Amino acid sequence: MARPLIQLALDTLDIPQTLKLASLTAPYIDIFEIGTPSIKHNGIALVKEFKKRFPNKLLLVDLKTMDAGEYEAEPFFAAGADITTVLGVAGLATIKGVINAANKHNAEVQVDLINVPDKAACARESARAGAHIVGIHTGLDAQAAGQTPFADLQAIAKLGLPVRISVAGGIKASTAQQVVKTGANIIVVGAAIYGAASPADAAREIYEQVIAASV
Ligand SMILES: O=C(CO)[C@H](O)[C@H](O)COP(=O)(O)O
Repeated sequence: MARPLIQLALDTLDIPQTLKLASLTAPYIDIFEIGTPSIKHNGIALVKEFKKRFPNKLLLVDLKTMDAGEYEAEPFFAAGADITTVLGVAGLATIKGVINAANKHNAEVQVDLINVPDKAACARESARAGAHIVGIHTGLDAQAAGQTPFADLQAIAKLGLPVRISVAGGIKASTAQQVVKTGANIIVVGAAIYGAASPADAAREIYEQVIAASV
């Protein structure tokens, strides 16, 4: 089985801290994600900086686009983003706009199913529209209220859609194997790495769990 990719969500606002975290964890990470708070705070210049410093990594910009899909996403693809995110709740017109922008740059789109009431229907429509990835995502506020992404991951994985599945929402070393076995193709980890005493050790531990679950 192909190993799922590991994505580090960089939600820190401070640029030097963000770049340091990326350097420390790079051996274990496939996709660097410039998180939503960071891209709002730091802007497109950080996309260019990441592409310059980490040319061999995939770069996801977590725009969580809600409207004006093509117009908003296009400059981020032009700046080097390999993947941007659009909200499933934005609706198909916006999703299709981001897909148009991605296709022009040979890049990819992740439809984030956060707070989508009918996730299966949205995932199906997104796949039909040409989205590359659907994201099962329990956001930070929902996590604080005790929610997890595991049941949604299972339900979407069972559909067998022609899209890759990303999972985010409090994933850590102890749950990495479970999400791989359930069918996630991209494992997103934020706080369990950037909040760890040793982010490099935490990233390595998650990498080892993903490898162990992929054999
Ligand atoms: O997109 C996000 C919040 O909206 C986070 O980046 C995502 O949830 C991953 O972080 P964590 O592992 O801490 O949940």
